[in-house]
Amino acid sequence: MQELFVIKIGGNVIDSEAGLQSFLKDFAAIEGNKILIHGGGKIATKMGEQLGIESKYINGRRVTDDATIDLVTMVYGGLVNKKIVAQLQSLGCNAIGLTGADGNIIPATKRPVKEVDFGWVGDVESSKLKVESLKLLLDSGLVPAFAPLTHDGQGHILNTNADTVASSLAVALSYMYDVRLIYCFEKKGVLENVDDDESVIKIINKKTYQQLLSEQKLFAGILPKIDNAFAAIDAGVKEVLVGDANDLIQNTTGKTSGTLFIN
Ligand SMILES: Nc1ncnc2c1ncn2[C@@H]1O[C@H](COP(=O)(O)OP(=O)(O)O)[C@@H](O)[C@H]1O
Ligand SMILES: CC(=O)N[C@@H](CCC(=O)OP(=O)(O)O)C(=O)O
Repeated sequence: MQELFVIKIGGNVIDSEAGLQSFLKDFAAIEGNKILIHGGGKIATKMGEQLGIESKYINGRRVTDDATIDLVTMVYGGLVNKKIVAQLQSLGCNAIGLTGADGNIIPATKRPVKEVDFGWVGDVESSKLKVESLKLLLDSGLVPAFAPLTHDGQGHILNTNADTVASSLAVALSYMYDVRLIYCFEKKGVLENVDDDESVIKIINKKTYQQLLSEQKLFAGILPKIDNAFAAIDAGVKEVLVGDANDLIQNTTGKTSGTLFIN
């Protein structure tokens, strides 16, 4: 099978113009099949403040009411996605910007209301992804760049965590490719001590994960990232790595510097 890189870039890096540009330069230089998934949570929160739309997160997921789904559709599907595509084009990378509604690639279900009503948040069912069209794009030399938006098949856009979009695409594509999933963010990897960039945990399995949880060394956004990473490795993705956006080149060329997931 051919190799495919599925690479996710997080909102903290996107928020910095220089950080994003440097990451995209490295991403553009990767040879072979590749797909980018971007977040943008921080930018949506800032734009929301300007428009008087308050951001509320529960368990790492944005509560997405009517005003918020319009906000994130504009910010993720418009501003962030199209800026990234234009920058990749300027770097000679023939990117094509997509949401999960385009080509019906990522159908999802509106999260059922239990204790919390998350509003227009979509849960992806990995078995329903339609990734054959991605192969056609990749075979013709295009580089898909996904915004973290999905759809419900009834005319509604849904807001889906970008880490989940990345792992869902990686899993669905692993039937056609040897997929290497890399989560890029602003830290060196999963850290033993979040304030010490030298404390990277080189390899993590479920046992060490449980231990880190019991020692309360993990909190906030790293938790859904780790859950998504395990979901991907359990479902047949060949390699899953969490690492620094600045280390993308070395993480794609074998000298990995981040945290590798094993099951
Ligand atoms: N042990 C840990 N190692 C690394 N990051 C951690 C850890 N515990 C908590 N975090 C937090 O998780 C955040 C990453 O999650 P998130 O903000 O969702 O990333 P992204 O930018 O990819 O969306 C880091 O910025 C950090 O504050
Ligand atoms: C449902 C949900 O929480 N969606 C996320 C999608 C963006 C995202 O995941 O961006 P980062 O990768 O930058 O965090 C949100 O709106 O924040």
